[in-house]
This record gives sequence, structure tokens and C-alpha cells, in this order.
Amino acid sequence: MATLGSHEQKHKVTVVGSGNWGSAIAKIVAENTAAHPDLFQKDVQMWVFEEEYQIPKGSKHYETSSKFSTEKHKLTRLINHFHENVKYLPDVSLPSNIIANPSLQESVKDSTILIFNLPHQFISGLCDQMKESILPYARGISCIKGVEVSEEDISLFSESIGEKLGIYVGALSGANIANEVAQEKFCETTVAYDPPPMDSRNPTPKEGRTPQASQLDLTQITEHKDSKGLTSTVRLTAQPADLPPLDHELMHTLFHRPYFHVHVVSDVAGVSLGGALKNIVALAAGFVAGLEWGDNAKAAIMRVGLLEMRKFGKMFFENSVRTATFTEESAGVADLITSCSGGRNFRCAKMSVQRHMSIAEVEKEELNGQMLQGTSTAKEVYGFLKARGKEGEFPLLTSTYLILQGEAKVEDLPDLIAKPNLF
Ligand SMILES: NC(=O)c1ccc[n+]([C@@H]2O[C@H](COP(=O)([O-])OP(=O)(O)OC[C@H]3O[C@@H](n4cnc5c(N)ncnc54)[C@H](O)[C@@H]3O)[C@@H](O)[C@H]2O)c1
Ligand SMILES: O=P(O)(O)OC[C@H](O)CO
Repeated sequence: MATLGSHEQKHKVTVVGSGNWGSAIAKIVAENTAAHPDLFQKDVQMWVFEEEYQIPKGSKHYETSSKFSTEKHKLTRLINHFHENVKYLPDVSLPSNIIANPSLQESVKDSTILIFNLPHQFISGLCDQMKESILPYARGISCIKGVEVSEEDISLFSESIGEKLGIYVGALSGANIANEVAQEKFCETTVAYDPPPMDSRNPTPKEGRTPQASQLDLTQITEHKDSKGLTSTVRLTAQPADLPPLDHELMHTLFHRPYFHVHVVSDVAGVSLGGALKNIVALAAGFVAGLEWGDNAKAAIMRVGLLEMRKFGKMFFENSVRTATFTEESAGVADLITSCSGGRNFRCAKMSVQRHMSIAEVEKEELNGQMLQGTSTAKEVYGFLKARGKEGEFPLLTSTYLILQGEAKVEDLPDLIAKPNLF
């Protein structure tokens, strides 16, 4: 338990996102804010992308609550009434101090800790919508497993969210299938948090805002090495001294549970890349499982996949990534193993081969609104590699994308990964 002394102010926590993992993480942090009233405000805001939902026949609430089972209701209303995310994390009780909120601006207001947890394709637009509503000294953690890619560049979501919002953002990733975590089955995770040091001798007001006097003193330009090793200047606002310091110990206190063991590290690039790239490898593992090639074939895919993940980190994030993260942390090899065993990417890829259906059709049929991240990440990473003529150096990542596109066959995977020059 953290003993951080007594502080006048407490951290307010918001989870931006309420899907399968968003709801499970909200459960964890709400348990911890309730357990540590010296550090945190008890209530946790959870921003919900509002939709109408009808309790399905067969669900336990269908029999007991006729008011809600006969027609559609707003998902926020259902979550706050039943203390359960009936659509995205059904049959798991959520603590009553989680407040489902359909207003993004309202839910992030006054929060000192923002946890970003939603499918990666939506985050950029949401940052624009919340920019003016957040505290300048908020800090963030991205639980998003993906990378932001264009043909010109690749960046970590922690960094791109941080740049858009003008705050520091770390990352959380690990071998964490949400349903298992929510049922409080033991697992580990990795939190990466490494904010640039603030120099209290050099305060600089933040442009474009009208800061209050206390903020004026705390905002400054600080030198920072980004995940590509480039030194840039960032404007950061220090948190007020009467808030508990947001350091590794506090991060541990916020996320650690008896069933959810947290290791806090500084390698944001390694933790983020592990979470993003393993989703592509899990698709490939699902493809060979769909052909019933057995565990040895899957192990071969995972071995090659892990090597390509490490190589990708070395090649494009050489100055920041700690390659041992891929083999030593939950966010690396452990996540790869669990994702290639029971993850959604693995399961849907396997079903697509078995049923001779596209993976998008399987996703729609099986996931009830949850979203695969591997398919879009495979496309984005392929585009990035191809623009650099590097696709042959990552034969597994490349062939997985070509299989998704119908341009290669699963049966050819052994040859494709053995002879990279085929690309
Ligand atoms: N589910 C898991 O087991 C798991 C575990 C660890 C990490 N992750 C990662 O966590 C992240 C979030 O995944 P998840 O499982 O919570 O999501 P999910 O797959 O359950 O996605 C559904 C969510 O997307 C939201 N959504 C739909 N349309 C939207 C829109 N237009 N704008 C904003 N939101 C919209 C829905 O409201 C819902 O909350 C992903 O990066 C994923 O890879 C997932
Ligand atoms: O279900 P997936 O494939 O999105 O994977 C879930 C988690 O990332 C596993 O750690």
C-alpha cells in the first residue's frame, strides 16, 4: 500500500472508453480509488459512447426487470442502473462508484488522471473534442493496443494523444484478456510511465490559454527525448504540490489488485509496440489453427512473430525501445502467448478459415459490437513497411496482411515466412 503522506487534494480519475477492456479497467481503478481515499476521489467517471441497447432474452436482467427488457434504453442508463456493462462486459458486477457518462467533456472535466481505453480508430477525433475541457496538468495512461501510422511516420498512441492534448501520457499493456481480468482471475500487466523531468527554475506560461495564476507558475517548456530518440521541446504543466505526486508508486497503487499484478517500467515504446504488433501475430496464429495444423505450427508462428516484433522495435524505435521488454514483460511474450490462445483476433481468424468467411463477417457475427484491432493494425503496419521497402524484412507481418487481403493463402505461410524475398 502506498504511503504518500497526506495531501489537500485527491486525484480524480476518468476512463475514456467503456468497451470490454475499458469496463474491466474501470472496475480495477474504481476498486482502488475506493480503497485509497487518501489519494483518490472515490467516484470514477467512465465516458460511454452512447447507444441504445435492449437487454437480450436469456440474460439474468431480462427476467427480473421487465421495465428494461421490453424496449431499448440508453447504455449509460443501463450501466448506472444495473452496475454492469450489459453489452460489452455482461455478467460482471461493476463497483457502484463507476459513473457512466455520455458527455466526453463532462466526464474529463477536473480529472487529474485520464485513462484512454477504446478501439484505436476513434481516439484521434475524441482528443479534438476533449482538448479544451481537460486540466492542463492532467496525466494520462493509454491502454490502447495499436500504433498511429501514416506512410510518413509511425507513433505510439501515448505520444500522439499526449501531443494532441498537451499532457504527458504513459501506457498500460499486458497479457490481459478482459473477461478473465474482470472475473478476477490472476494475471500480470505492465505500466510504462516516464514523464520528462520538470525544471521548477524555468517556469513559462502556456500559450493559447488564459491560465490561472497557480497554473502560470507551473507550466514550462522542457526538453524531452521522444520514442524515436529525437530531442524536442514540450510544454508541460506540473501538477499542483497539494496533489499526491503522480509517480511509479502512485501508478502501482492505482492499477494493482490482488488478481492484477502490476510491474511499472519506463519503456513506453516497448510496452506500446508489444501490445500493437502481437495482434497481427495472433491473426496468423488463428489462421494456422483454423487449418488444424496443431500446436507446433502455432508455436512456430509465435516464435517468428516475437522476433519480428523485436526487430520492428529496434529498426524504428532504436533509441528508446528496451528490447528486453519483449521477452521479459507481460506486455511482450506473455501477451503474445495469451492472445494466440484465447484472444479475439486469434479466435476470429481461426473461425474465418474454418467457416470460409471473411474475418470482418466473423467479427460482426461473433463480437456483439466489440472490435478487432489486429486487422486495421496489419493494414497500417504493412503500408508503413511498404513505403520504406521493408516489407520483405517482416515476412510474417506482411503475409498476415496479404492473407487478409486475399492476396496470399494460409497454406503458403510456412514458405512465405521462410523465404522473405518472395515479397
Ligand atoms: N478486450 C480485451 O480483452 C482487451 C484486453 C487488453 C487490451 N485491449 C485493448 O483495449 C482497447 C479497447 O478495447 P475494448 O475491448 O475496450 O473495446 P471493444 O472491442 O469492446 O470495442 C467496443 C467499444 O467501442 C466503442 N465505440 C464504437 N463506436 C465508437 C465510436 N464511433 N466512437 C467511440 N467509441 C466507439 C463502443 O461504444 C465500445 O465501448 C483496444 O486497443 C484493445 O486492443 C482489449
Ligand atoms: O482479444 P484480443 O485479440 O483483442 O486480445 C486481448 C488482449 O489484448 C490480450 O492481452
